[in-house]
Amino acid sequence: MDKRIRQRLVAALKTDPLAVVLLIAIVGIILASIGASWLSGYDPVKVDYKQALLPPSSEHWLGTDNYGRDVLSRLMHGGAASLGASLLAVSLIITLSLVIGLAAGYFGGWVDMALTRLMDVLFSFPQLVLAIALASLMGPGLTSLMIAVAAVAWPSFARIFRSFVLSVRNDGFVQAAKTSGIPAWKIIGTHILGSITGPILVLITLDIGSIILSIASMSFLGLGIRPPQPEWGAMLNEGRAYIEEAPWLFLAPGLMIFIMVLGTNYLGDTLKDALEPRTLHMPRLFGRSKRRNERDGRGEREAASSERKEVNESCVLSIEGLCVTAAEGNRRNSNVILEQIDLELKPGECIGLVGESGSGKSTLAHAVMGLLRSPLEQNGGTIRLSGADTSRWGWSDWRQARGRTIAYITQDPMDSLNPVLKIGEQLRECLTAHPNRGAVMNRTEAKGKVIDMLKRTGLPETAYDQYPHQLSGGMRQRVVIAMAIMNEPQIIIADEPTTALDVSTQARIMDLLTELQKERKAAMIFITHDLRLVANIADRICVMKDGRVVEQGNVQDIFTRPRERYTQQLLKAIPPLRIPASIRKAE
Ligand SMILES: Nc1ncnc2c1ncn2[C@@H]1O[C@H](COP(=O)(O)OP(=O)(O)OP(=O)(O)O)[C@@H](O)[C@H]1O
Repeated sequence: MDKRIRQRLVAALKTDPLAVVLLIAIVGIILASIGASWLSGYDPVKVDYKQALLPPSSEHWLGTDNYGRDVLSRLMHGGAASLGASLLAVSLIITLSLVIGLAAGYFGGWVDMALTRLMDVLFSFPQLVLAIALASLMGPGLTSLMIAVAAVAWPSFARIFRSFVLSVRNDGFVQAAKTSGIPAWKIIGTHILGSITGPILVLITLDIGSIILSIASMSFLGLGIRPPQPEWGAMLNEGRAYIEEAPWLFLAPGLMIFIMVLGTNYLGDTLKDALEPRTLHMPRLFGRSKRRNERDGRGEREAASSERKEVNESCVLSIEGLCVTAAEGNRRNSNVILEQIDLELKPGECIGLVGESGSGKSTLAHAVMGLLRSPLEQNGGTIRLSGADTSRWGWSDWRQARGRTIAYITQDPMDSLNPVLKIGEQLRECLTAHPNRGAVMNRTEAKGKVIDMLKRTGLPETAYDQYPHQLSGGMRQRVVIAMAIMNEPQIIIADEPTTALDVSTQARIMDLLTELQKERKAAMIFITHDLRLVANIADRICVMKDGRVVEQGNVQDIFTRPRERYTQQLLKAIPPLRIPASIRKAE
């Protein structure tokens, strides 16, 4: 298991005593079931009528049943049968559903259609009734019980696995593996399975409880293990007749089933949170304890808004001494990603942020957007947006600022566009996300504004009703630009917005960006590797290397009198437009 996930799990367990209690209880029950033969001290099937229906005592901790058999011993041996059968049934279900779900999701076409139709047919029967019918056909016994439960439970798992595969099968890494000629079974087994292991694990943990319950229910109905062998569901059924004079017969197996089902569900939830921590969706409030943030978030938001008016009105963005680290294991052992960054951006100004790959340009953009995610965290310095210190901001402050105060244009437009929503809907959503500008509009007005914006960004009106995949790369990037400027933000961060485009589209997009930026007087941080591009668009240039700003100044100074050796090297690396001699001769 990944070290960070393990750490999150341990951290979650430390703050959740119920999870610890349930974990201990489950481990205890499993160990007692495995070691039943050595630990129980009584034969679970040996009849002794003289000892019948004895209440719990020091000799028989959980009393005896109507045949004089020790209930604790039967419970432990029954646990081995119940849990063993559940585990085997789960293994069978997972294997079957993985094979079918992966095949349907990966191959698509008729394979997908045939398999999903089969699942639909099985879904059309009530699961328990179908399992009972199958188990009755096969005759009583744990094996037939397991097969029956697995036979009806696999479609719901297969359907989920299929959707996991669909969500990654067109991702770049899968396409890259395909184009490298890697066989399908290997792509499925390593690339696809590897990327969905986490959700599969969570699903198994969450559902093992319902499988235990199904096995117990069917045993309760007499379809499971043959008497006198013990099993929790069967014991529950046997105890039913003595519910008044010997309630322990009923309570003991009932409690075991309850603990196992509750425990696996609860721990499944804990695992889910460790794999997909909620903090992923929350901005990190730097330098403050979570409790304190919750306690006085509101007051500070008010203070922040009043402060917004006081601090450095001339800059829409000011960064002072920003440090970002990537924590590895513990806080002492962390990588410095950004170190002592100072940067100021005035209204309407455009800064070109350049530097080699890995110098920290995108990390700086993410920090400014409040989008740093674990393991990256801000470890010092301040970021002020329109004068307000963002380290004090809560979730709703960020939500209001993003899109309205500051907008982000990504390198790959498909990262920003939802493939299943039409362009018009996505643009309208941006508009209505900020109530005082959009929500008061009715649908027709909003549509009119979106269409205006489409035209403004050089897109045809028809794009309103199209999906992202129906547009070209350049058109999609225009949509992303339209989304970014929809609410007239004060700052636009464009992170290599033209890298994926051909030269002529690149030029058109650059013209559009410059025009819109000037027209709306928005400030811009333009991130790129292309120094020629910044020469045309930027007022100032900021050169980054190894997480530090090594030089910044106005475009003319940087291009004509670069101070730092690194900047000089960058400028020397700009390839001149040389026409090869052979072509010149031909002319
Ligand atoms: N989630 C992360 N965990 C650990 N290190 C990270 C993480 N994200 C980025 N880094 C590290 O931070 C450094 C800066 O990365 P960043 O993506 O900001 O560079 P960049 O200048 O934008 O590069 P490029 O121009 O190639 O996009 C790199 O060394 C990278 O390995």
